[in-house]
Amino acid sequence: MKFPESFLFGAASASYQVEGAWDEDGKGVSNWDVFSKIEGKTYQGTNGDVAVDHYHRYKEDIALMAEMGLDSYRFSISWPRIYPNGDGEVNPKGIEFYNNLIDECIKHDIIPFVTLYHWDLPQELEKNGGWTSQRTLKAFEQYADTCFAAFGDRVKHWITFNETVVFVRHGYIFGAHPPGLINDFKNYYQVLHNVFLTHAKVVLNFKNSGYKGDIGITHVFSPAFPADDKQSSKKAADHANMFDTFLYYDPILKGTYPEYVLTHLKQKGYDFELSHEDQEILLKAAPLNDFIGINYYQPMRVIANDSSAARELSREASTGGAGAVSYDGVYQTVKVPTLSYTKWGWEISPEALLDGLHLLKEQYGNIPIYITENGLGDEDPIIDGEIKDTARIEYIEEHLKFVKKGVSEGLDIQGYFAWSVIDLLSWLNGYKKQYGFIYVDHADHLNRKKKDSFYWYQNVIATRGENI
Ligand SMILES: C[C@@]1(C(=O)O)OC[C@H]2O[C@@H](O)[C@H](O)[C@@H](O)[C@H]2O1
Repeated sequence: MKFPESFLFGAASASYQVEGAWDEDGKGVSNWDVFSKIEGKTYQGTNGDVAVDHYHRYKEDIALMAEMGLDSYRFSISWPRIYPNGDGEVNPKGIEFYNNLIDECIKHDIIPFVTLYHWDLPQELEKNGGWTSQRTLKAFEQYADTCFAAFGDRVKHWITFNETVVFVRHGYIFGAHPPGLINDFKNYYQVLHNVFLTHAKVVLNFKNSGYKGDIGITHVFSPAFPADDKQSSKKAADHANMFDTFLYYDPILKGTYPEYVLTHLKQKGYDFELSHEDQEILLKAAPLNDFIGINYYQPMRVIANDSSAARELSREASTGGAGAVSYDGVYQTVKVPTLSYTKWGWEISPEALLDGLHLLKEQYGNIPIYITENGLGDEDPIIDGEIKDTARIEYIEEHLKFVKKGVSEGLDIQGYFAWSVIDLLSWLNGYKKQYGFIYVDHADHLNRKKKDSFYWYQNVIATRGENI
């Protein structure tokens, strides 16, 4: 069986991680331009000043994507390229760059799939309260509408926010992302609501303005399962699903927050302002989402955190490996000896993706889904000058098998975007953690080289996954 003709085989990137040109052509300073230069915040002090120079080499990169046969390229727009100060004057050179990038995709029959926010906030807004500030929320609505108006004639797929849980939890609880706050639980939950409310307003504007195309949001998807058959572990998994999945998906797809969460927050004094007007906006926007984007890397295997151990707060501890205490201290993830893991301690479990997708269907109905990220972070072996990333081929093949099974079981999965199209900067892991089909030689002028997985994915696309 082949994947449906309409199914999109894609691959993804993000502006700060690929573009470089951090201060060129009128681009404003982003929060990551500043944060990445704070001592100790990133691995070996790596940053996106140059990244892999996609800003200057996008034509070469898109030609390689076309050679691979990609149906679609998911990339993000750097907000400070469009609005150097977050709001105020538009930077025409920023509009020009993304017009050129989009036109290059169209020239090669590659569908542009655009993320508006993949974590690079204009520093002017970050230093004035970031996502806690009404100025930022209003500025994002303006920025989104500017992008719809400028690019909406060619871009028909829009993602508002990438992985809200990552930029908010790392920014306000772990201190591993800007603004680098630690255990600011009150603002953590308020900012979550601010982002979801802003998403809802942008969806309503998109639809009411008559822009063509579809719009959604991309969330992390890490379904939690009890690590053993103890009742306490089952309870811990239910709690994890409430605070790591339903807290994110409910306000988007139902327009309401899980009562279990609201009750907990009230007890803790972390309840956020949720006006009647806000509630109305969430409810109105919910049915207008055209899809949900899902970034799946691993499930969580959890037990109760009865040792009341505190979470280790460090960059390495924030890179997502199993075996950590949860941000709220209620549960902890465990590594199960019989399961397999990546070099960064991420469980490799394609079957849990499918199990989790059925969980979502039970909660939200058969919603249109794009797998907007899935991939293997690895240190790829180079043998006789060739990048032999066999492990990545196996990883993606196994996950595509379960995506295909899901499609055959009637799940409305409309596409799969591998993370990442090209080796790029990992926020906290520098360049050592590779995800791409295309290798970038940092020892040789960032020259590109096709990996084994490039040719493998090329064949998968050409045969519409018939042999998966
Ligand atoms: C933490 C990490 C990683 O570096 O492995 O997870 C996988 C992938 O998720 C994406 O949303 C991030 O933009 C990208 O940088 C990657 O980030």
